[in-house]
Amino acid sequence: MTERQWKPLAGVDRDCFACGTENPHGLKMRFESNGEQLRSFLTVRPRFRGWSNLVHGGILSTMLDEMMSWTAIHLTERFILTKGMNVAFKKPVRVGTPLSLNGYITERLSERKARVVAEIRDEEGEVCASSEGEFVLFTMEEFGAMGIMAEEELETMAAAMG
Ligand SMILES: CCCCCCCCCCCCCC(=O)SCCNC(=O)CCNC(=O)[C@H](O)C(C)(C)COP(=O)(O)OP(=O)(O)OC[C@H]1O[C@@H](n2cnc3c(N)ncnc32)[C@H](O)[C@@H]1OP(=O)(O)O
Repeated sequence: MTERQWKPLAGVDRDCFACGTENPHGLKMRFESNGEQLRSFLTVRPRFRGWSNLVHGGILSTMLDEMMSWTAIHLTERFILTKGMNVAFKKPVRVGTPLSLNGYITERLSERKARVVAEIRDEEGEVCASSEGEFVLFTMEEFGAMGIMAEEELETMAAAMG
């Protein structure tokens, strides 16, 4: 069986703390999709440390939330909000070391909701942190009605989904 091809996804929100291409203070995460899962590769800079040389747990949680969010957006082609997430920190993660993340949908709970998992692995492929989150899914019209983003932004984002 041939492995599905990984394709880079466009970063459309320039100022997002996690994925913004222009945010000088952010993580600048990038994503790829093979249509079934998403993945991301990242080396966390020392500025995001907490205890000594360890990546701060809040930063790891942000990375997991972002991984799950992009997964939900691209695999359902809907706008999303994180309703809740649980995180397990399994192994310390050091700043300056290459990490890989992956995300996938475990359950489409309803037309409106999906359960998503994300994992952070070290260079040896061991899972250092993982999360499970519940995501509420919205159409562009519903998301627009919530006043979260401007009309032009909504359309740019909708065009980049899938
Ligand atoms: C494309 C390119 C990618 C770009 C990536 C860009 C960056 C992305 C970055 C992402 C960054 C990271 C992401 C973040 O960090 S997102 C930021 C963190 N999360 C939040 O701020 C969420 C705050 N919470 C809420 O707004 C509510 O609690 C939500 C909406 C989550 C649930 O609400 P509620 O507690 O009420 O839920 P329920 O379980 O009782 O469900 C009730 C029902 O109502 C439906 N419902 C609820 N509200 C609305 C609504 N306004 N219009 C239409 N329908 C609505 C709902 O679907 C359900 O439908 P049904 O099940 O009955 O059918």
